Amino acid sequence: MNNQIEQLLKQYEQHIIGQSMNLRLLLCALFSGGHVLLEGVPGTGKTKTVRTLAQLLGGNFNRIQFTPDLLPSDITGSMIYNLHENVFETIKGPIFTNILLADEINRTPAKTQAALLEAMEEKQVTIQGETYQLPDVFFVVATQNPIEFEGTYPLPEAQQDRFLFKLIIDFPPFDDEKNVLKQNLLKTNMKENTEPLVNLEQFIQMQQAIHEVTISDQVLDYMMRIVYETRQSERIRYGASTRAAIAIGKAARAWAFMEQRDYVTPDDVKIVAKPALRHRIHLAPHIELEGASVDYVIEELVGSIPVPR
Ligand SMILES: Nc1ncnc2c1ncn2[C@@H]1O[C@H](COP(=O)(O)OP(=O)(O)OP(=O)(O)O)[C@@H](O)[C@H]1O
Repeated sequence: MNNQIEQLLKQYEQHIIGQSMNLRLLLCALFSGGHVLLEGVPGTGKTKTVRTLAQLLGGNFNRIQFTPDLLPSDITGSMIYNLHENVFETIKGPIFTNILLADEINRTPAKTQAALLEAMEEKQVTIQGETYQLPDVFFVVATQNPIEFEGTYPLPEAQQDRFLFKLIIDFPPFDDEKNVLKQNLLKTNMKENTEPLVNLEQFIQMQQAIHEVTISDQVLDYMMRIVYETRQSERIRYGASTRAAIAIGKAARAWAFMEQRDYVTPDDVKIVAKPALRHRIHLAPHIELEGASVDYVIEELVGSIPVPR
C-alpha cells in the first residue's frame, strides 16, 4: 500500500477502534470523489470518525444537524444587508468546507435535503443569483439512524443514488469496544492532537494519480455483469442504475490505488460492490417477507457471477 496512505490508515485506526473496513471504505470514497451515507445508531463514533478524517488530512470540518426547521439557506448561505457599510454581504453557509457531516439528513424536509444534494452534484452553490464554487476537496458524509423513523423524511431513491457508498457502522467486537472504554476512561492511547499526515494538495495529487489505474475489458465486463444482474434477478424489485456501475468502477480504481496497484482486479470490484449497491437496489416483496437482507442478496448475486481470470 502507498506508504502515506498506510500511515494515514494506521493513525486513523488508533483513533477509531474496531472499524477498519469502514475507515478504508470511507477513504476510498473520498479518493473516488464520491460522498457517503453512514448508517448507525447514536453513539457509535460516527462524528468522531468523520472529524478525525478531516484532521488527518489537514482539512476543514463542519457539522450540520439536520432538523425539521432547517432551511436550504442555513446550509448554503445567504445575503444580508450590512447597515454600517450600507452594502449587501454574502454569508457563506457551513457547506463551504472540505469535510461535511450532514447529521441525520432524514430529519429535514425534501427541499433542504435537495439543496445539499444539488450542491454535492454540481460542486457549486448559488446564493441570491451569485454562483460560488465549493472547495476542490469536498466530501459529504450524511448520517441516518437505522432504528428511529418517526418524524423522518426518508431520502428518495433518486437522492440515495447520488451517494457513492452506504456504510453501516456496527458495534465493534467486544475487545475493541473495551479498548474504546480504555481510550475514554483511562486515557490510554489517547491522541487528542491529531496532526495532519498529508495536506490537501498532496491529497489532490494522489487523487489525480488514480486516473492512471487501468481497468481491463474483462474487469469492466465483470462490473457491468454485476449491475446488469441486479436488474435481471427475480429477488430484486429495482436494480441498480448506470450511475451505480460508474460508482463501482471509480471506487474499484481508488481501492486498487490504495493497495498500490496500477490495475483493477475482480477482488477490488467485489470489495466495493456491496457498499456501492446496498442503497440502490430494492428487494422483491417475497424476499423481504423471507427476511433476507440486501447485503445477503448482493453477496449471493456477486458470488454467482463467474470471476474473470
Ligand atoms: N469505534 C470507536 N472508536 C473510538 N471511539 C469511539 C468509537 N465508538 C464510539 N466512540 C466514542 O463514543 C463517543 C460517541 O461518539 P460520537 O459522538 O462520534 O458518536 P455518534 O455516532 O456521532 O453519535 P450521535 O449520532 O449521537 O451524534 C465518543 O466519545 C467517541 O470517542
